[in-house]
Amino acid sequence: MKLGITLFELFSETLNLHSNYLRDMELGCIDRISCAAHYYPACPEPELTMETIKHSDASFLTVLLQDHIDGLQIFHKDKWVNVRFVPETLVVNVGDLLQILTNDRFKSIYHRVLSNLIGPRISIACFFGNSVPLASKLLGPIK
Ligand SMILES: O=C(O)CCC(=O)C(=O)O
Ligand SMILES: [Fe+2]
Repeated sequence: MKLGITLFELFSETLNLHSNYLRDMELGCIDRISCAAHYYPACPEPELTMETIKHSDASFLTVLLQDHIDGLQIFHKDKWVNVRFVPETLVVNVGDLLQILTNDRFKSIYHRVLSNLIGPRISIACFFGNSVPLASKLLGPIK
């Protein structure tokens, strides 16, 4: 949660807004967190297997802890690019809601996970904000 607060402060400042701006919008960026723990078993024939479905995250931000087994890819400039494991780091993804709020200044990128011969691969995704409490709110770009 502390990391999320810091990230939202940094994103606000990057937008030339007060550091508490995103937090104070009361959209649930900080206090509505959900986590998904993923377990991808080793696959004896990855070339015959489909990857996870390509998607963008429906959150404001996603913080991802991945292990040393490669597999995560982002779609960048019409190509799939590997997100290599770097020890003691976290991957931060912009989600759809932050893209909407920032009028596409920050992009919610498509990503997927490939099957691997070696494994298992384990990752933990922490989603900041979700769309449920927003159902009754109209969300649009910050003025
Ligand atoms: O396992 C990963 O590296 C990515 C998981 C993911 O994209 C998600 O949970 O939305
Ligand atoms: Fe994702």
